[in-house]
Amino acid sequence: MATVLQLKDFTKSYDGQKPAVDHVSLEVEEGEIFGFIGHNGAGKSTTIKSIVGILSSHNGEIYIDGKTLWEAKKECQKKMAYIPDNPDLYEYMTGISYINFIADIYEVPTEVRTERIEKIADAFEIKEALGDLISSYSHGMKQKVALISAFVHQPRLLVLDEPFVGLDPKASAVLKQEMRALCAQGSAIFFSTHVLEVAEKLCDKVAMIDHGHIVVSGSVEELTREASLEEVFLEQLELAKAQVESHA
Ligand SMILES: Nc1ncnc2c1ncn2[C@@H]1O[C@H](COP(=O)(O)OP(=O)(O)OP(=O)(O)O)[C@@H](O)[C@H]1O
Repeated sequence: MATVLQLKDFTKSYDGQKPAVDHVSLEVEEGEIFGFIGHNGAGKSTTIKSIVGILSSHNGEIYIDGKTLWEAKKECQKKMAYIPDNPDLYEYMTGISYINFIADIYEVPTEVRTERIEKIADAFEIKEALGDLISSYSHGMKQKVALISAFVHQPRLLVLDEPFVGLDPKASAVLKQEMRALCAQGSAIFFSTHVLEVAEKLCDKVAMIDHGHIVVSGSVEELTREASLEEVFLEQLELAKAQVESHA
């Protein structure tokens, strides 16, 4: 299986001194859903923003399909879709015009996009509201429109920051279904979350980041052979804390 996303010793510091993310290495392969887990301030958004090219300077390497953002930024970004935790959409557009705008950028043929939009919008129960201005939408509706605009071009790599926050249970279920369907076609998904139950049920692989360091990573199947993901992570956090204290 081909590796879609690879981080090799990825290190990012905002002040040029203390790293917010420190020597993180991980791989996401075709067909995989990868959960990036961590508390507030652990380094999830910093990693995600670097992967999608919003934060540009870092040490180590980020590869998308074997190419770094340095060597092929446009090519890499064309393969990705990124939905931030608080999507900031063009408020003066209607939902459908925004989705079509993204579909135009990614050159999705009209018949293909019409079918995809219909299907996902129907599942998200937002079809009737797509003609309204985005400025009139609730937070959850904006999130749904952002998600539809990402799924409409079937990205090779979908990157999501806390995608389940703010979605109701029905919409969360639809999102999980769409994520699985996208990966079944050979794409890969990298998403951050602090909800361990979601990660345990949805992900093929996970990594937990704490104070910028990966404290545990691997396949969910292997990690949860003897304990729940929550128990595994709590134990690793305690170990990491004890290590820090012993060095203090
Ligand atoms: N723009 C910035 N300038 C300086 N420091 C920052 C900046 N953004 C984040 N940090 C710091 O980097 C560290 C990692 O933050 P990051 O936002 O990546 O964490 P996170 O895991 O995404 O947290 P959350 O779940 O709260 O979004 C934190 O110590 C944070 O204070």
